[in-house]
Amino acid sequence: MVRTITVASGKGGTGKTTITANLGVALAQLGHDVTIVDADITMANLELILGMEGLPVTLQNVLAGEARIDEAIYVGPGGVKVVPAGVSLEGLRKANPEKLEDVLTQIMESTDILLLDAPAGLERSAVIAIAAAQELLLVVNPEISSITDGLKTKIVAERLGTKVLGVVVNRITTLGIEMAKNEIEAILEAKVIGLIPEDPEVRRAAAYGKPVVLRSPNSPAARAIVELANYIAGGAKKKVPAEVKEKKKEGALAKMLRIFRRR
Ligand SMILES: Nc1ncnc2c1ncn2[C@@H]1O[C@H](COP(=O)(O)OP(=O)(O)OP(=O)(O)O)[C@@H](O)[C@H]1O
Repeated sequence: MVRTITVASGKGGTGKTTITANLGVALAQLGHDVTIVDADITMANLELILGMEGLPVTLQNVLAGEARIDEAIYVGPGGVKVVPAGVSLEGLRKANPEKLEDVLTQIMESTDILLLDAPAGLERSAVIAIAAAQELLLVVNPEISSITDGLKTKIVAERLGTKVLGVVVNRITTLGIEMAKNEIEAILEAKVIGLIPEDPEVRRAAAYGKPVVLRSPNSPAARAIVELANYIAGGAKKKVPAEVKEKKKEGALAKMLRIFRRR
């Protein structure tokens, strides 16, 4: 069964795109077939974090009816599949965000996990991205304004029938002035499933256009994101043992023989 998860935040700059990109790579490294869709067609930062800028066909073209979705899917770092948003203002004008749900339905035919990087806030395109997924991953920073904004996003998601998978608290410092996990859970009435520290390696990796989980896998932020990926996916993808595959083949053959014999 395909999982669709929108990564959203209340306000901009929480690290939502950084988390989406690295989570996608970490899940792909665990053997899952993951597609990240950058639904933030006004900002399009995902491609920069993954070092995939300047690709010829993007989500903008697909939403404008100028290209098919399969033309806008690229294989990125660590084997993660990526649909970049596109950066042209002309493309942005022509794109119809209402088409997003149809586009996602098509991608779901060929992936296990679909991660959607939603625009920050609650404008129409953000709400469309939240409504389009089954699950919501809410990214906040450990400060009250970020959490109250995140609460609005969570309430909208619940009204739209999108299940809250959990909260990721990003950019935690050791200054001791931040909100604690239990306080955040009490305000948001949701489980915190990821605690990502402030880590200079994140910015460094972004500057090199390489995901931190690949560039500095031992850095604190990378380790925390891999832990989050394991939590979300329940570990590495289980390989179907060869005998089971063989049995399945026999089953199909037996079925065909039965049909032919009936004739
Ligand atoms: N854990 C972290 N440690 C250090 N820097 C971080 C961390 N997470 C994100 N950043 C930095 O914060 C900045 C904002 O991150 P990012 O672009 O992912 O935010 P965003 O929420 O997607 O923003 P927007 O929604 O406005 O596009 C980037 O410079 C990124 O490198």
